[in-house]
Amino acid sequence: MTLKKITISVGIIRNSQNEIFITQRDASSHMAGFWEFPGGKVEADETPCEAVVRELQEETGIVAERPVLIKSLEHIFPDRVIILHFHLVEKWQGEPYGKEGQPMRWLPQSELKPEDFPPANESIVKALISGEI
Ligand SMILES: Nc1nc2c([nH]c(=O)n2[C@@H]2O[C@H](COP(=O)(O)OP(=O)(O)OP(=O)(O)O)[C@@H](O)[C@H]2O)c(=O)[nH]1
Ligand SMILES: [Mg+2]
Repeated sequence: MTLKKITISVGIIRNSQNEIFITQRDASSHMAGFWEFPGGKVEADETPCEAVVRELQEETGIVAERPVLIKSLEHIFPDRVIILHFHLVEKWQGEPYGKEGQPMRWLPQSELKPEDFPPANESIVKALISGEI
């Protein structure tokens, strides 16, 4: 069986107090109830950077300025393979909110918990907690 392969681009929105903006996945979605970095699927005609700018506008209302690609990884779920591109976003216009009605919060990066996120996020969340990023 060939697993479905999806490319995803997400934004780690960090403010000047080292807080990270996270949102909660909808009850009906893949990885329901987990917290995530806002983002989504890269369309065929987009670069990962263009995709994260579009997704952040759709999901959080901000216009991200110069997202920086900090890590890309592949994760195999039982039903799909995803390629995740993580971008650090430290400059933007507007104020992020749960534009699609999703629960949201700002959390100091040292207080993030790997178990609150999908398993593919473990290494990046640990790097944020330790201050490596
Ligand atoms: N947005 C986001 N998705 C993540 C993260 N970690 C992770 O494993 N994923 C997975 O990556 C995929 C992202 O899909 P998505 O539902 O956000 O895609 P999307 O915004 O384009 O949604 P749509 O196609 O339903 O409109 C899901 O399978 C999700 O479980 C993360 O930190 N943020
Ligand atoms: Mg999404």
